[in-house]
Amino acid sequence: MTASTTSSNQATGKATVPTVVPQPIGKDMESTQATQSESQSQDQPLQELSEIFFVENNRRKQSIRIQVKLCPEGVYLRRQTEQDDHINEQLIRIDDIIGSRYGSRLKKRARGGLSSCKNPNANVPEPEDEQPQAAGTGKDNSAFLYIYAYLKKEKPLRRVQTLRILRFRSSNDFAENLRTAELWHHTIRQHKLQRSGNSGEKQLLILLNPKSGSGKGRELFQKQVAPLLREAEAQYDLQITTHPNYAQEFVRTNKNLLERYSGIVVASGDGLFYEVLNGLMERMDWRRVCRELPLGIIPCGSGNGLAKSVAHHCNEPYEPKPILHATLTCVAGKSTPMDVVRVELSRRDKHYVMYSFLSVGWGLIADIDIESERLRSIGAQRFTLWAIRRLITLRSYKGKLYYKLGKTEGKSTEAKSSTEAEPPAPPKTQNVELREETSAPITQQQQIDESNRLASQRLSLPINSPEFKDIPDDDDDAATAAADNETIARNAVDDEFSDVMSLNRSIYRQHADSWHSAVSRRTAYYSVGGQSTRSNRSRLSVAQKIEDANAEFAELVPTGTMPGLQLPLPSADGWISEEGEFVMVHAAYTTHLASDCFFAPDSRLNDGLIYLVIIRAGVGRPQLLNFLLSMNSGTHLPETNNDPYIQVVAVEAFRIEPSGNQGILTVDGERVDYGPIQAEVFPGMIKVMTTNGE
Ligand SMILES: Nc1ncnc2c1ncn2[C@@H]1O[C@H](COP(=O)(O)OP(=O)(O)OP(=O)(O)O)[C@@H](O)[C@H]1O
Repeated sequence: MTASTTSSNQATGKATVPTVVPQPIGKDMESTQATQSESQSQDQPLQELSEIFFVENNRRKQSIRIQVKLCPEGVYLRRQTEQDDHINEQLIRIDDIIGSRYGSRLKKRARGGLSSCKNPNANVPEPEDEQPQAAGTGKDNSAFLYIYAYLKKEKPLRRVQTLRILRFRSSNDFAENLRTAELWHHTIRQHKLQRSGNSGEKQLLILLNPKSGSGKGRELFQKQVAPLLREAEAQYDLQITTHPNYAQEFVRTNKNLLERYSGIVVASGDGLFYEVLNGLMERMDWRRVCRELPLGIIPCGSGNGLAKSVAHHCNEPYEPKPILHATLTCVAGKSTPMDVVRVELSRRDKHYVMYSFLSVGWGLIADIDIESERLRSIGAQRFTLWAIRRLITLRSYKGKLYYKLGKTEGKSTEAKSSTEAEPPAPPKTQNVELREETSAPITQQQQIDESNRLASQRLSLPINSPEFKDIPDDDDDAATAAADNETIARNAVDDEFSDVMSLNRSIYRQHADSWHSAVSRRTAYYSVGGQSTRSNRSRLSVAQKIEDANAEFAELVPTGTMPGLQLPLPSADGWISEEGEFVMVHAAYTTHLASDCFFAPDSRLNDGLIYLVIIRAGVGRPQLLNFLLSMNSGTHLPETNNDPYIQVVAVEAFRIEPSGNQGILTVDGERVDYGPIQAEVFPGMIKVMTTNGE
């Protein structure tokens, strides 16, 4: 095996499969040097193994000696002959090794072919290449170690599938050879686990949506994902969703999530990831779950914005095999913190909260996304067709936009300049008004009054109205849930303080699809569980009570720092406002909105920033066409902040107040109720599986 052979095979993308054979122990002491005793217990930490192997060189009609060394960095293969001037060392990085297998020769011919080899110093006959042999039977007592690797190559960025086979036949006893192969296998596994900090005891939870994308989720999993999981020796629990909200309920109600699973992998589109995220946020132990349970995505959907953003983040290839590359990322055992955005919106005076990871859209792109659904049958072309249509009949929306600039330290100067400057004034001919928020900073008492007013409105609703029906965790919990609901109802009548709290912190979540009502389990827990708060109530001022309860509540529910949607935003707090007509306001917090839409190139997974792209009315159609056409290359945004029509600002929070009631709003590409909406970034709140993380 030479480096030149390796590279030529890599260039064609084919697996290179040399079989190298260790020299029998005792025949050449120098050639066999395990740096740790092979009889060493496998429970002890193993650091390095080293052996001399032989590979037949047909061209030269001789065997090449290769030293194979296994260490924490990976597997070094060093050719020991001096006659060849080719590069004579190769490192297969431990991060590129997905796993290994050991045993007798694989019955099935190994991918890429299994080349036979001759050990000049051994009297062991060669096995027949095409003749499968049972373990330890026949003439050959060799044990084999199959090392599966996907080498990362730049220019073009790709992963090259590589199989290295080590053949152990130092002893005439198969069991002895097998033990050696097992030791190598075990050591590789130890190094990988050590690298990822994973104990290897828990399994992955895989949630698969069989209906996502073109509806071939199950097939794609069997053909592309399962074989890799086998190579990686990954233990997993596969849950196939049977209906919308299945995944959300599964992760919300599973009591042993942290005990059983090392991570959750969503084999689906962005829609199912949304479900999982929101299900986790509904849990009482959301904080711990977010911290300890990394989430991964294998793109089987149609948009796949998150999968592409994760690949972009860790400089991993995506096309042409997105499923393979994402699976490799999910078994790499590393994770990176990722921002989550808390979105609050209202519908008929009620407020709802949802957690988003991709985008919030108002105007052009949201319209194209949702309205083109009727052309779904024609595939991705639907976006282009509908974009043309919408350019011809261009719409603009009146409303008010507020935003609070984010901290862009360490970001590119372009991003900085775009956030530090005030929005440029559009030309006078445009019907756009810019106005500073003039309302005085809101006092705490005002907040309380407003909350009380809304609370009393809300208390007039029947507490057991179906809109606020709680979902029990499972059958066992049904009785407890019923009892809880009764207590909630009682508390709602004689303890309006709890509801004042809830309103003030805007924790309502309810939606026809998947959001949960204000009287959800967590809210209920707060209402009935705040013993200490209630017992001190008579002696504390209302403001103090709210502050204390907020602190306690913040532990149970991820609350933001923004005032509730019903309250004004104080300009003194750094809020900038703009009132006028907009063609679009689209907020993104990952680089890609879909695998072919490089919408926020400066975005990072955990930069704590929302990229707000504002397009004001008056923008010319050619400029807009150019914007839409350049979105897939990420060159659609103006280079400076001087464009009066298209602007990008990096913010930490924003609010949109549309004037009318006709229009489309989307969150993570799904339509939500039209009306006021606000969002706030929670930096690095969850962890996503990556290849370059911790
Ligand atoms: N078994 C199922 N049958 C029908 N719908 C399901 C099922 N499982 C999940 N769903 C719903 O399907 C919706 C869309 O799924 P998903 O996001 O996986 O695919 P997609 O829409 O094709 O991809 P993308 O969101 O990337 O465009 C999810 O919101 C989920 O609620």
